[in-house]
Amino acid sequence: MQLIIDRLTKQYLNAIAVDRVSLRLHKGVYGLLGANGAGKTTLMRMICGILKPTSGTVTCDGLTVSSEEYRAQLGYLPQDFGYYPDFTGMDFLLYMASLKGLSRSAARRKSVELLNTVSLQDQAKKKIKTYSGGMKQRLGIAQALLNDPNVLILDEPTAGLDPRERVRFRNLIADIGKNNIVLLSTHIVSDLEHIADTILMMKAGQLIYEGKWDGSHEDLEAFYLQQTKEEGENE
Ligand SMILES: Nc1ncnc2c1ncn2[C@@H]1O[C@H](COP(=O)(O)OP(=O)(O)OP(=O)(O)O)[C@@H](O)[C@H]1O
Repeated sequence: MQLIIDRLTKQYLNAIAVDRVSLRLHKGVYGLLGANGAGKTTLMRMICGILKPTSGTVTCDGLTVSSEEYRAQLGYLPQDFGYYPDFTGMDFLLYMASLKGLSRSAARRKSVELLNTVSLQDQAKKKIKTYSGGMKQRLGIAQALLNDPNVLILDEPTAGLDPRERVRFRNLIADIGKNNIVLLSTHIVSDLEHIADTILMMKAGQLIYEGKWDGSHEDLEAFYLQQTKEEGENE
């Protein structure tokens, strides 16, 4: 499996949000780091086919981002996910499953399975408006997994998770990353330590670093600061 991003660019009237980003992603967990406004969300939305690039292409095993087949193998957790406060967690997953085209029986089976995966089984019948930030985030991750995606895109998935949830999240992502492509963004460097095996860094729309990260040789925070400094002025 290979996701190829080729000179992907998004130009707005007054700003270039993503500037000729090229990447080849294989199975594994990729952590996308960058300050607010670096272009992470714009890049992810183009990878998901929600936002049309100004130029450049995204393909997965030859499938273009606009094809049904590509969408069918994609899971996405947007940054500001619109939950329905009066839905229960279970109803929400069943609803999202129906939007993704799962049959009723498959939707029920998968929703129960995923509520367990994200440890929300005991809150499945409670309304989302009673959920904590971390619980909502876990529900968002569950909905992204409904169609067993080969490509999972998570925009700031660790926001709102407490330390215990963070460990659970890390284990879940590591597991999914064994056989799939997982790309997750954050502006909090420490959120990526022990999660991502490859680190990507963006600054002002450009990809300024791509490399394996085993966590052993250096402090990621210090490395990130050094990279962003070397590539331009301080933030
Ligand atoms: N619709 C838009 N019109 C004009 N400029 C935009 C638009 N969307 C994003 N931008 C600009 O593009 C740049 C990249 O934004 P983007 O949201 O992708 O950054 P980000 O790294 O995801 O930041 P954050 O962590 O705050 O979400 C920013 O300068 C932003 O102001």
